[in-house]
Amino acid sequence: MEFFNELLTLFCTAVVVFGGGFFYFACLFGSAEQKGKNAVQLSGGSLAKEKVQEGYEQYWSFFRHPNGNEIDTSDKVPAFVDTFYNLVTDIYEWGWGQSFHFSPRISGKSHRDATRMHEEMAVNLLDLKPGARILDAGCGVGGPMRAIAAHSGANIVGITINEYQVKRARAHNKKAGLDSLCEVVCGNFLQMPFADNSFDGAYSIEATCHAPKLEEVYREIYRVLKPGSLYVSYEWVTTELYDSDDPEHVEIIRGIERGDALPRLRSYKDIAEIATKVGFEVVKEKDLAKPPAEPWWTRLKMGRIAYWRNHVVVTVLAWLGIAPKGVTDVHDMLFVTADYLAKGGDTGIFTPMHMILCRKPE
Ligand SMILES: C=C(CC[C@@H](C)[C@H]1CC[C@H]2C3=CC[C@H]4[C@H](C)[C@@H](O)CC[C@]4(C)[C@H]3CC[C@]12C)C(C)C
Ligand SMILES: C[S@@+](CC[C@H](N)C(=O)[O-])C[C@H]1O[C@@H](n2cnc3c(N)ncnc32)[C@H](O)[C@@H]1O
Repeated sequence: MEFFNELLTLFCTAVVVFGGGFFYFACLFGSAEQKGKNAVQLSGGSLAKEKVQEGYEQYWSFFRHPNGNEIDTSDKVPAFVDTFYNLVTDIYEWGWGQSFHFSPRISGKSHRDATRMHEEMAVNLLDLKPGARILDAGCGVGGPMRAIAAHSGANIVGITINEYQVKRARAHNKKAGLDSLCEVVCGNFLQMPFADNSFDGAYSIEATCHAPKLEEVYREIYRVLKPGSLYVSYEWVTTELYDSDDPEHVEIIRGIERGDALPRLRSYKDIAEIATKVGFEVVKEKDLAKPPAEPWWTRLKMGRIAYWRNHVVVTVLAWLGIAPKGVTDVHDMLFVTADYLAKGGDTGIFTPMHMILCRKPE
């Protein structure tokens, strides 16, 4: 009898400890105020709960091409990117924050501060005046937009292909009290619903890598900019260390493309050439990941234990029917992608922050 009582006490303690721990990680861990989401709120973006698994399979079907990663026609890319962001937006917000990009680590600063400084650097290059009208091409849920509007007092108009991100960005803008400075439009940055010569400046942060042809998005940005104004972009590219004859390099780059909805990663050499081709003057070009900058991929590597914990949380929530079924597959895909990205950083063959600053001539 005594043994039975002890067993029962042990069982109840285990339930309380594990259940309480799980509740903490699923519902409370990480301030939702800062990050935007808790695990129990994970959804499939604009996809209905029961369509998430199908959306995930559809995402992979884009890669089923005889040449591996190549998507057969570039007009399929915006739909493929939209599906991807329906699947990942909540997981990104939950596990990373409201800014969907990397930044070099800064000793003594939090990830949040380093992110903000990386965003402010872009806008300092544009030399913005309060009241200027600025385009954010590929704005995500608006983390950079809010930081830049608060820092400069400029009016930011963001565009994203994903309807769910528009909803999230508008809600965050309102909550931050920045909705009078920040506007969000759902649309394709390859064909923007904006008049010619209507912006005083533009930026894109880790977004134009999704364009099947970079000249198409650069040409559109060039069209909407006023003559004399500046455009800055942080591009995802392969570096001078990438060797296309090295199977390990190729595997890393293909892994990054597969897990990040990229039609094909470009070489750093292509960026200035394409900007010039559409009419821009190249003012400055620099890989912001190069030393003395500290590694941008440290957070990904250090986060591994947290990603295992997230994997358990997501699996249990999907099993309980709280999170949509396909969310576990999406999370597993991101888990693998994090490794490829870290390898891209370690080998130095890839950078997500090849910065180019261009001017539309007077
Ligand atoms: C610019 C793009 C996105 C860059 C990054 C914001 C994201 C790239 C890989 C993402 C992640 C990988 C691992 C996830 C982890 C398994 C999960 O538990 C929590 C979220 C991750 C850390 C997630 C967060 C965002 C990324 C770092 C691309 C798409 C052009
Ligand atoms: C990695 S996120 C970066 C978001 C934001 N710049 C940030 O740093 O938080 C890429 C963004 O580009 C957008 N995007 C990709 N292709 C697009 C297209 N064809 N038209 C409009 N937006 C697009 C995605 O919807 C997403 O918002």
